[in-house]
Amino acid sequence: MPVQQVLTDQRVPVKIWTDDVDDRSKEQLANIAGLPFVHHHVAAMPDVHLGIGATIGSVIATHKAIIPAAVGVDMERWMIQLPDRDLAYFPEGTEHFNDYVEAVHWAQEYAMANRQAMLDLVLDALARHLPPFTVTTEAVNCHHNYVAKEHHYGADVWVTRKGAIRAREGDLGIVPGSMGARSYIVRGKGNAESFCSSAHGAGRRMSRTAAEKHFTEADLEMQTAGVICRKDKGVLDEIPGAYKDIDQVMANQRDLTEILHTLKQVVCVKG
Ligand SMILES: Nc1nc2c(ncn2[C@@H]2O[C@H](COP(=O)(O)O)[C@@H](O)[C@H]2O)c(=O)[nH]1
Ligand SMILES: [Mn+2]
Repeated sequence: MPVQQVLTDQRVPVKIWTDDVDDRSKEQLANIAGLPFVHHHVAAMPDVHLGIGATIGSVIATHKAIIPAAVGVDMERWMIQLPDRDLAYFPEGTEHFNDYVEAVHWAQEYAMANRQAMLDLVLDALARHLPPFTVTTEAVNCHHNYVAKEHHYGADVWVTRKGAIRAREGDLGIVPGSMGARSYIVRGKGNAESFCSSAHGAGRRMSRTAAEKHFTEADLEMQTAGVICRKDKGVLDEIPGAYKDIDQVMANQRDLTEILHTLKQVVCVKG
């Protein structure tokens, strides 16, 4: 489905791929769209929900600046009044900008090495219990909180995907549902209006604290029936009912990704 709502009362528009977004998240998106260095528009994915400073499920392209969202540095230095101190940003060419970019890339490589190690362990475990199988070199690798230099709408810009994944034409991605719902392996369609992006999951409909108050262990038992997983109070904050409907999210982003595989988990491991 194409963009369902556009907020137009800021410097650049906010294009939203769902009609299911609360007022506080809209306010947060509008704050971002008002910043002087935001490029063209802000894209909000179908799993959009409130975050710290920047909204989860948002894609923000910026000229010569990056918003690390939770850095909270002292912006008076730049004589800029921010609508939210968690929108503090590093202007390109300043002391810590390059350090920040280098650190982000280091963290991404570290995360990649971790995923590779986990994948190797899982494959070893599967090989011990399943009939012989072959492993191909194809693996899905997708970060959902990161910044990268990309070209969009005629400019080289920094693109921050906060709870969003890259979905250029042909990019493979994973869009997980919850402990109880389905998950999807997708292929990007390279939709320019989304800055070639996609939702990173179902997205929360309620905060962790609200979920803990709202649901009981009996609800968890019921909502994860058929899945081997923890059913205790310690994982109530991730109960399926705390998330949006993943199938609706997938329907809302038909123009962003193509579904290659639909997965229904049988085991869910949470630390
Ligand atoms: N398949 C599963 N998906 C899950 C589970 N818990 C959460 N989720 C989904 O992932 C996204 C991203 O999670 P986040 O912790 O990075 O926000 C979230 O929006 C859910 O849709 C799970 O146990 N299994
Ligand atoms: Mn995460």
